[in-house]
Amino acid sequence: MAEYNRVSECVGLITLRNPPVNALSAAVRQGIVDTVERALSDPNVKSVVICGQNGIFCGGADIKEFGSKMTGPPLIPMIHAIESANKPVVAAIEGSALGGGLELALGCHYRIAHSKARLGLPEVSLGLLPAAGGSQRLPRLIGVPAALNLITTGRHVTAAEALQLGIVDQVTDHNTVDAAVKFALSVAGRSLDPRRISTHPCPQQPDLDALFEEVMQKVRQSARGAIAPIACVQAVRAAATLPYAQGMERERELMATLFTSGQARALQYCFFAERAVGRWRMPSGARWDTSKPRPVHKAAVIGLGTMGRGITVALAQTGLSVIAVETQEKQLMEAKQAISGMLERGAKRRGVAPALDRVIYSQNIQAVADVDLVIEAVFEDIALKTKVFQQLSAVCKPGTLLCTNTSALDVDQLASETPNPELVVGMHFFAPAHVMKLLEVVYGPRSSPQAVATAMQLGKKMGKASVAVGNCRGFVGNRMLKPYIEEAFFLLEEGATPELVDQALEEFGFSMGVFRMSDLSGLDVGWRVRKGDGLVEPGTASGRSARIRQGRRYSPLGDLLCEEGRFGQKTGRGWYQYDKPGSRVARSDPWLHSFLGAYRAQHGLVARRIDHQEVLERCLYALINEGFHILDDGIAAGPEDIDVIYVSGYGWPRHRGGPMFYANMVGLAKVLERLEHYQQLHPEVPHLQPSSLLRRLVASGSPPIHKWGEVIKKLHSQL
Ligand SMILES: CCCCCC/C=C/CC(=O)SCCNC(=O)CCNC(=O)[C@H](O)C(C)(C)COP(=O)(O)OP(=O)(O)OC[C@H]1O[C@@H](n2cnc3c(N)ncnc32)[C@H](O)[C@@H]1OP(=O)(O)O
Repeated sequence: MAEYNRVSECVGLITLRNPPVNALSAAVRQGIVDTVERALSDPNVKSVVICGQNGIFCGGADIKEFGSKMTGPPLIPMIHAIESANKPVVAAIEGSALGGGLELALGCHYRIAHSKARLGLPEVSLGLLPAAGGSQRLPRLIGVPAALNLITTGRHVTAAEALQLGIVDQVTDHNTVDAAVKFALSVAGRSLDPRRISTHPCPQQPDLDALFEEVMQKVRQSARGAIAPIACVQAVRAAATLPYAQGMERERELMATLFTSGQARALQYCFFAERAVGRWRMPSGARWDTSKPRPVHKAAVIGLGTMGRGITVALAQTGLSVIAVETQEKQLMEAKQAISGMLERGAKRRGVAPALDRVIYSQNIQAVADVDLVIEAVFEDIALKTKVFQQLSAVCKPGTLLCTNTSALDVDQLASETPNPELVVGMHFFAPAHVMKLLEVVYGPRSSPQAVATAMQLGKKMGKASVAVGNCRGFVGNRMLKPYIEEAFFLLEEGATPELVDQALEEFGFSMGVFRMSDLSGLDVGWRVRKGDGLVEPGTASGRSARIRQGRRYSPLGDLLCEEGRFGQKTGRGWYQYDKPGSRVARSDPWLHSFLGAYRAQHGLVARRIDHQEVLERCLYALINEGFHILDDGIAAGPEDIDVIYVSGYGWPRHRGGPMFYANMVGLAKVLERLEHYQQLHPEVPHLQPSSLLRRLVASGSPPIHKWGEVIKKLHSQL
């Protein structure tokens, strides 16, 4: 797990070997302890180089070990032994030096990095802090403000930035190990005292208290209830104010609290869930590892509204040539201007040249004849989309993948309108498509595994969290959103305000409560869908019967607001009021409160006091319950798929792991009991009826989330 060689006669070369990222497992740590001892006791060795195999230094502690009892030598004394060594130790950093990997490098006396290497202390994103001395050494090396930035955000820096900050001593474009060996030879015999970072004082910083206060305030605001970023600030404060040994003790105390927290478990679950969704599988048995994607070099986007523009930008930024088609000249010109602006701004942010010439604009669908993949993003109208798909089938070269960006229509119906339904999949992007991380890849019963593999691979290339899901109304994300929104409407009828509901959800950790989110995305979107479903009835009918539609409880509140022209931010009025149309700062609206009062009076509803707990239970458990239905129906392959969708596309707080993980943490029996409780109170609300999968899981003793698959499989085999 750590190999030892003597090179250039007097340099001990230690190579970490633990594919794929040389994580510091118990065996690797033991290997480091043994090989360092060997190098230090060999009189022929004058200096030591530590590197990692396969072009990666070290991805940090082995996260898989966190769930079980720690064995093997601990990291802190191991790093301390390196720092105390009487021979220079040089870290040769290729690929990544992250977390414990960078902490190991900070224990070395010198660091040489390849120009393409990336370094960072991302522990905060796993609900932890750099507790192998990283929170104490980094501020001593690069100063408090820079260390705070790196440790509280967990961001990775390039080798160039690491050099500028003083994290590394040299950057090379050539063989890093060779450069490190040469360097190690050149420093052999020099005094190592100035190179032992733990012995340095923290660089002086004027008005330390004010700095920490300001940073703590910012961090609390952006943490949305996450505890690790706050502990990170406290640990760096210890580095700035205490001697090293006491700082280390504080680091240990803070880490002990984080390490066993539910948040750390949730964040580590997210890390593995994001990787697990790449190993997709379909009910047909097709899988990621047996389905070969087709190469995609040239793509087309049909329809250049908001979604089409974002998708065009995302594709061009990935390096693809894109044909962007819009039939109306005026719209095409406007889209060209908007897309160019987005590309220019994106390029400026990333410090690269804008990919303007990768996009060709056309009014003619014939222009897409030779592309490998098309993404249709025209208006959500089945007749229009069907026409586009028929045109595409006639125009495109054989084998072109036809994707629809629909968020609501039936992908399988569209596929059936084409001669090659196996080439059709949904690619459901989220607005703005060049920014939002989530992509649902929607397969129908006839989509070929190759089509799914191609869309998934393209999504990955675009940097998206791509999740393969089955075809159903709303797919996964929007299907689960429906009961969540409906419960929020019902709560308003029963006495809550948009402010109360949003506050409860935002304190839970959502980036935006349901009503602020609805104002942002536009109330007319849902109105149009409800109209299409025949749910919207104009008029002033009152009483309970007016709120039962299609046999179930219905709240017309959203429809009534739309009838008033209150579409949200874009009209300056919605569930809140705004200074002007397009403004983003939501203010409480007395009109809305009187409207709710009048509505309740008209319908004979008596407002009651609703607390945050009821808001959370009704909105979140209704959403989670739909998640169980989705698993039961085989629309999502596993709970990780649902959780990645909610964390990366719907503002679900990452430190709560996603809705299904959250249900697992709360306890499935408790979720079931609360759903049964609310269902008894609201028998006319089907989405509060607990799913049979939830009941089965509870009956099976509420197995941990990674074992749900066994119960789901049993259920399917009995159907
Ligand atoms: C009470 C005191 C206890 C003290 C404990 C000491 C604590 C130390 C703190 C830490 O070091 S925490 C870990 C910090 N490190 C990270 O957060 C890095 C995580 N990894 C990455 O960011 C990326 O994997 C990468 C290293 C940049 C490589 O990215 P790439 O896209 O090339 O590959 P991936 O698909 O992400 O990963 C490949 C494969 O490797 C698994 N993996 C990655 N990192 C780790 C790790 N640190 N431990 C265990 N496994 C890791 C990953 O899950 C993938 O596995 P798969 O099975 O192929 O999906």
